[in-house]
Amino acid sequence: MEHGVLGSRCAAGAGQISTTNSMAATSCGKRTSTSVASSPKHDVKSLQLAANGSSRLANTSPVLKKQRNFSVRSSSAHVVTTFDDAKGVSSSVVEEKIGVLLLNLGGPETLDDVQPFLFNLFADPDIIRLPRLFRFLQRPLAKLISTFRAPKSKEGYASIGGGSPLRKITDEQANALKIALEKKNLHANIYVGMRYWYPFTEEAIDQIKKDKITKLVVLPLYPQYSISTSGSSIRVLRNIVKEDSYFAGLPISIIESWYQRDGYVKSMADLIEKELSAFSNPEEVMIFFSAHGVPLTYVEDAGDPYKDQMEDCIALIMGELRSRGILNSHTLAYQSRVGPVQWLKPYTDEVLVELGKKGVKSLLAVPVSFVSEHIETLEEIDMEYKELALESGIENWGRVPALGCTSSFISDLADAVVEALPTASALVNRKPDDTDSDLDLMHYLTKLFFGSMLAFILLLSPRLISAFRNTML
Ligand SMILES: C=CC1=C(C)c2cc3[nH]c(cc4nc(cc5[nH]c(cc1n2)c(C)c5CCC(=O)O)C(CCC(=O)O)=C4C)c(C)c3C=C
Ligand SMILES: [Fe+2]
Repeated sequence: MEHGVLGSRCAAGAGQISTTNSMAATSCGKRTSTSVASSPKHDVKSLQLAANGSSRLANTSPVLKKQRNFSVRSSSAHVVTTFDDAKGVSSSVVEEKIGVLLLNLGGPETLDDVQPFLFNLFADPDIIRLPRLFRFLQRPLAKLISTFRAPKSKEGYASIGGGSPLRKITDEQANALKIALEKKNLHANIYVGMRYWYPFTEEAIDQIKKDKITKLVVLPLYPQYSISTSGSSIRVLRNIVKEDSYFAGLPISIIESWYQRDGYVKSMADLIEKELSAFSNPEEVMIFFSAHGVPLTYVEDAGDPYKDQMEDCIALIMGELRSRGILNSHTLAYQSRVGPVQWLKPYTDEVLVELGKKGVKSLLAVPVSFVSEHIETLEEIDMEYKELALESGIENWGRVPALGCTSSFISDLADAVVEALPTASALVNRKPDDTDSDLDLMHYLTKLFFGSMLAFILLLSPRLISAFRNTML
């Protein structure tokens, strides 16, 4: 059950998004739509019918009359009609332009991009969390580690066609989301902001400002929150917002995690159910959830909710499957660890070997921390882990594709955006999440010690030194 680099899940509506730096969607203002600022789950359609001008408002339902503010959109100009008990109805013309910023990791598009992409990744203080005193080592360390890792990473990217499919898939998801939102009568510009490669989050932010967006929903394309993924992208966003008066005043709503949404859970269950049916004895198949790992210290010291959210997510998906009468056994393991530190356990490769030893014969791998195909599904799971599983005695192997542009999933993301709009508010006055890595003194000193050891080992490695020299030449 192999999957191509770009499954057909992302073919919807190509060409609908005009991309400046591959991210800005055109504003479609032909139809009349409404947005309501005060109800979390508003029925856009019913309001649209009622809100074609203030003269008709007198005849609308009591529910609508109670609504304090709503805007009526015609082209890009909006008449915001405000009800005031004392003074009656007053109107003013304002621009309302909704933006949705999709945050993702980004990936190298060519083999030459691999080392600089890895440099950006390891230069992120949310990926290599050095104590404040040691932050001056961040970039030299990133240079060393990226240079050291690049050959192995390049092999991986070469084996999936010479680059990451992430940008293409994310653009397709953006396109599909735009269409799904339009079906719900919400016209929005969709922007893609990648953390470590093009189009960078900073480029998307520039475009949002140029387009004079008046309300922004931020949607990281990671179902579960981790300091290392959504957290890192949101930190970049917050830093920009702090420095820029336009963003400081922009109402923003951030959807930090969405694995618990019904639409996501059901879409995952649909995919699993479908792939199970491809086995000759579906009921004997073990469902093997494989999530991207994070270093253990993220969870134990820095309070990353990733592990809890992942376990909760698996319980929800399994609950949905059970409610459909699918009673297969399941397990969760963590993949893609990098470097010498401990990561979340159990490790995918070790569990595969154990399951083989225990006599498990059929296994369905489910990538669960990401919604696009990428190197860790296409190379790590489909090639490395499949080979290991077959060598370990597992005879029947299957893999659930990533959600991509599955319509029920995209439609649910669109619902999440619509539901998030009323909570948009200026970010600057909100208390930022505490993601500082400095804990108590003991932790600090331990980190200092291990940080120095790591730097010392890396600097003394002859292979690294020569690799480093070569790239500097
Ligand atoms: C939920 C998803 C992810 C988490 C959590 C995450 C944490 C994390 N990752 C690294 C190191 C690397 N990640 C790499 C690629 C990569 N990571 C994710 C997702 C999560 N990472 C994705 C989707 C991708 C693939 C992008 C693509 O190009 O297709 C890489 C590069 C590839 C490689 O060399 O293996 C590295 C390195 C760390 C250290 C970390 C947590 C601290
Ligand atoms: Fe990663």
